[in-house]
Amino acid sequence: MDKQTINEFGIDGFTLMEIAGTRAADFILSEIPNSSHGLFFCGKGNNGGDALVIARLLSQQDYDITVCFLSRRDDLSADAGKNLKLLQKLDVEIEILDWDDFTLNKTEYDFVVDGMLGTGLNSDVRAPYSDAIEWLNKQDIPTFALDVPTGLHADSGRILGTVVQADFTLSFGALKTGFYLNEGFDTAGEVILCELSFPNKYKKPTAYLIDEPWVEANSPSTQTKKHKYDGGVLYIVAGSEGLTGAGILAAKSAWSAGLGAVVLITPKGLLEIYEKQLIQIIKKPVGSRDDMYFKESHVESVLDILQGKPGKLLIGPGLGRQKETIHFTQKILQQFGGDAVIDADALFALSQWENWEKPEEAHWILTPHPGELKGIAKQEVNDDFERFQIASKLAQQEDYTILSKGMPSIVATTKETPYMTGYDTRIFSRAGFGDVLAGKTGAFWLKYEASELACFHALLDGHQKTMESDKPTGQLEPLDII
Ligand SMILES: NC(=O)C1=CN([C@@H]2O[C@H](COP(=O)(O)OP(=O)(O)OC[C@H]3O[C@@H](n4cnc5c(N)ncnc54)[C@H](O)[C@@H]3O)[C@@H](O)[C@H]2O)[C@@H](O)CC1
Ligand SMILES: Nc1ncnc2c1ncn2[C@@H]1O[C@H](COP(=O)(O)OP(=O)(O)O)[C@@H](O)[C@H]1O
Ligand SMILES: [K+]
Repeated sequence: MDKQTINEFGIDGFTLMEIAGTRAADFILSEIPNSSHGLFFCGKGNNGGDALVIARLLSQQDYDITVCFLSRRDDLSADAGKNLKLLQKLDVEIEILDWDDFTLNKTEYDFVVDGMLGTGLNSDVRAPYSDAIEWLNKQDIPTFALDVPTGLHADSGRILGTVVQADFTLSFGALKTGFYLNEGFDTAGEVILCELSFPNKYKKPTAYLIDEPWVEANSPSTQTKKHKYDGGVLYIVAGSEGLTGAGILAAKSAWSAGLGAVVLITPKGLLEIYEKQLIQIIKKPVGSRDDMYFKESHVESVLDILQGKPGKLLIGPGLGRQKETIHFTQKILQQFGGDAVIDADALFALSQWENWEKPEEAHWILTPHPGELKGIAKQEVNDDFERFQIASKLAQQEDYTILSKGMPSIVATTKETPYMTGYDTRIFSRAGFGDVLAGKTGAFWLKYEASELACFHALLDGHQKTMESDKPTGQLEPLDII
């Protein structure tokens, strides 16, 4: 975007730097009172240039300014060099130091601006930048990182050697995927977008954040039903002895999303448990009273039930990993040509199946956690950036939707640009939350029709309920967000 705006469109880099610095200065002015003393760490590239613009603007508003260079001052990028000259032309006193002098200087500062390295970072942070980061992270004063915290890789969220722990990251022109992947979430602090004048035609996002107002605005309105079956039925194939909780949570969760009819298909041996726990849910038993898990002999009866009313299938929560259940699941997935949410043990069954293929007419939403993604992708998933890339590639290649659970949770579709959550999802990483999410995904798929909208609504539903809850996050239970 930078390059195209500068070279093709014709707004030069110096102008963009002035805009970036002005927007960032406005934000800092709103956070830090006048007469405060700010320390500006500057690298030799354009990130340092941004910091010099801010130093100049704040110096005109009654702030004390100290600028500290981490590299030789005669080696700055062209635009940073120009901004150093402007700073020196002012009629206020600005302290300008190099790192070696700085270490001898014991002044106290009220805030720090990190203009050391931005998107130009391409290897582990070297000294003296790394020394400055170590010093900075020990200071208990507000830290404003420009564009990205120095040391954080803007795309992957990986830390290259060491990283600035920022209170605020003032991101220029666009948010970076690295703020939400891997260590990014815990290092960037509060992220503020400072818009630059990039024309929209140059914007080619690598991801979208799952944004509540956008999702609401882009969801069709859902009409009230005349009959319980009008909205379609969610058939749930779940549960086995010892794992009936998963079936219960998924069914309750789907029901509470407002569906007219949820049908839980179960091995007959478990029926009694569900009768006691699930009052509103229709139960359809298959097999005999001794059956505590699904077997190949249940395939025909289950397919018959699925042919009953128009609807969608959720398969997987708590099925268990018995050989017979795996074969049962594989057969169902092979023969059921409708829409299916595939979760938990059904994903395991898929991963145990050489060269499986989705029936062409079927639409699938897969909801793997990182371990399950590795199983279905048949490759290592070493971190969240790889997870992001693998989920995107797989969804496009195989023509299905993937809700890749984790921090962040990622929704990848056959479209080029995937979506991701921008909030802390770690509170959901306790047993049961996945079952709730799967139930909601199935229910919202019936309600909103588009698979990605189903995933967004399911994720946001849980997020909203945790935000509204009075319970401390550590004590939240799956039932609280049903
Ligand atoms: N070009 C543009 O349109 C704009 C760029 N902006 C700023 O420019 C930044 C990118 O500027 P640059 O491309 O000059 O890059 P940076 O300022 O991020 O840093 C590049 C310099 O750092 C050195 N470096 C790279 N890795 C290092 C490491 N591991 N240890 C020590 N030094 C290392 C490089 O040798 C290079 O000289 C953005 O992040 C943003 O802050 C803004 O001014 C807005 C406009
Ligand atoms: N509302 C939500 N927003 C984002 N991610 C969520 C949400 N609900 C659940 N998750 C994801 O689902 C994961 C739980 O699923 P999983 O590990 O399969 O657990 P389970 O044992 O319940 O099957 C969480 O760690 C989180 O990544
Ligand atoms: K920075």
